[in-house]
Amino acid sequence: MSDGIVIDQLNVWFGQHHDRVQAVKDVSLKVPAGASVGLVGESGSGKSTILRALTGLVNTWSGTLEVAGETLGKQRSRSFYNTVQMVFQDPYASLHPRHSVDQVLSETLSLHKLDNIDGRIVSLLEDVGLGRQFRFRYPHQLSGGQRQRVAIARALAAEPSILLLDEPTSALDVSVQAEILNLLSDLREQRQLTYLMVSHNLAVVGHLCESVAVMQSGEIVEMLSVEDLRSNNATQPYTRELLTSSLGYVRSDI
Ligand SMILES: Nc1ncnc2c1ncn2[C@@H]1O[C@H](COP(=O)(O)OP(=O)(O)OP(=O)(O)O)[C@@H](O)[C@H]1O
Repeated sequence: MSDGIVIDQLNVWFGQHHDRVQAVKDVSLKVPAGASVGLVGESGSGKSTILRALTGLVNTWSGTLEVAGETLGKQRSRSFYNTVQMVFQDPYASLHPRHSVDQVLSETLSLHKLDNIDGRIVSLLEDVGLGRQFRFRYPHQLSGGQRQRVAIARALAAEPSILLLDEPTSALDVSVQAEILNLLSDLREQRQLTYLMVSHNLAVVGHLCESVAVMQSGEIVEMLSVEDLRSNNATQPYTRELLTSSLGYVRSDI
């Protein structure tokens, strides 16, 4: 298994001079290989920006980023995407409307120079609980949950060891959210994946993660285990506020 994610003294900013926004401030965080860590906090607290710096979508940052033992610069190599893949919030926006499931997966597999494309497509569809009958469908013929399963299959196509999950269930109907969380949980176990997941929802984090970094105004204000979260053992007032606002969601039975 690879080495997970190490973030040390990460600062990320947007704009210059008077317009400069300091989105992430001195953030240090470790996600050991095989672990699943959640990033929670109010809107605008810098959660997605951390994922974007890791994937190379933002390059105005300083500090140290390490993924699977490799120190990252400002550009990402092709091999980086064999190790790290991202699943986005909105499966409607992340799939091309005129590309069939077959095209989406075969393009990704070809890009990563993988062999046995036919066999891999069938097994990816089975792995995400869709089955081969979905292979030639188009996004408009799929439900939101089915689209997110295709997006997850596409992320897994390159056989990454790390998935960065940006609110992977928040655009879905409540009834479907648990199915996708269970799928992500099973896949993690089967493939020994490492997860770093952004969420507003403490219940979602409680379902999929072992620990949580709480962010406020670009900083990590508290690290908690999910047990501490459930037992209401947060020490920082801000975390307590978050817990109170999602009271009833952080239950031990989720
Ligand atoms: N491309 C950008 N240009 C300028 N400012 C940006 C840009 N992207 C993000 N920001 C700012 O950086 C800060 C952190 O944003 P970020 O999207 O990381 O927060 P977040 O915690 O993920 O919020 P949300 O939960 O709403 O997605 C915010 O103040 C946001 O307005």
